[in-house]
Amino acid sequence: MGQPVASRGRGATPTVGKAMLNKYARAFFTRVLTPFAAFLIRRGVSPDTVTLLGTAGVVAGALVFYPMGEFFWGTVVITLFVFSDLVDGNMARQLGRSSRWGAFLDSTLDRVADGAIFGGLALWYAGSGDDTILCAVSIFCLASGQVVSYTKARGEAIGLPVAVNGLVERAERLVVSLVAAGFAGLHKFGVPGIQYLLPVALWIVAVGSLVTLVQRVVTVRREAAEADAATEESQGTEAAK
Ligand SMILES: CCCCCCCC/C=C\CCCCCCCC(=O)OC[C@H](COP(=O)(O)O[C@@H]1[C@H](O)[C@H](OP(=O)(O)O)[C@@H](O)[C@H](O)[C@H]1O)OC(=O)CCCCCCC/C=C\CCCCCCCC
Ligand SMILES: Nc1ccn([C@@H]2O[C@H](COP(=O)(O)O)[C@@H](O)[C@H]2O)c(=O)n1
Ligand SMILES: [Mg+2]
Ligand SMILES: [Mg+2]
Repeated sequence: MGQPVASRGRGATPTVGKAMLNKYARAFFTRVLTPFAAFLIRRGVSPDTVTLLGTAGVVAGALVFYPMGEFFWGTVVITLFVFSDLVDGNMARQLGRSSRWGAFLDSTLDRVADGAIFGGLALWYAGSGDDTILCAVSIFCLASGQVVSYTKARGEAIGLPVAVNGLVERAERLVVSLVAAGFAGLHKFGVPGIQYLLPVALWIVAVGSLVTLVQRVVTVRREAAEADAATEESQGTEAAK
């Protein structure tokens, strides 16, 4: 199998602005999760099943617990399932079965999971959380995260390397939001003051996503201009022959 379409271009041009977690944490979690991935393979579980069940668990955790303000239990459930996103690819690679379909399913269901997490938070602030501004910030996190991912997918689809990941990738969005939500949930267990972590995290993710969006759009604009200029030059050379 050649390089999956979803990651095409990553090897061609060195990627600048590689986000911290993808750079440092992925290797660590790959080592930690490889035995578990191997165990699932031995039990006959497929990578697609892990992708689907993992997403279902994240969606259930986010949409059942977060709208009720149960941030601790919601985060515990989401955390249990969100690592499936690292396990599925690990299984596919161990099996030598990394596929275009798998890449598509993985990325598409990432968007579903992210939508549920920030949607669940928005529902809380729109309801009993009663905070219009934080509801709007949650919706902004949801929408900007999806657009950030889209810039890379669309850029790669039109044949550009999109050689930038930017400040805040998906892993950063998730870690910042989930760690804050988990700790903020401890307020219900009597820990004072800690509930403010979640609003702070949402603002950080919102601003970080906006910066990342600008970084990616600027990169795609430059790469597109370079690619178009190269095409025009080669057409001019052809016409001159
Ligand atoms: C006392 C309070 C207790 C609270 C309960 C527990 C709290 C635990 C809190 C948080 C845990 C958060 C874990 C989040 C793990 C995220 C793992 C993950 O899914 O990473 C996915 C990411 C990307 O994978 P893909 O290549 O499959 O996805 C691509 C990506 O989506 C692209 O999007 P873009 O970036 O462009 O926006 C798409 O373009 C592309 O299509 C798509 O394919 O994987 C990585 O990046 C790898 C790195 C993973 C790093 C995980 C770090 C976890 C770090 C710490 C967790 C532990 C924190 C402990 C807190 C303790 C609190 C007590
Ligand atoms: N069901 C799946 C899921 C993933 N893949 C492959 O893994 C890549 C993603 O790796 P992660 O470590 O980020 O999960 C993806 O691009 C596919 O190549 C798969 O084949 N089947
Ligand atoms: Mg995955
Ligand atoms: Mg994924």
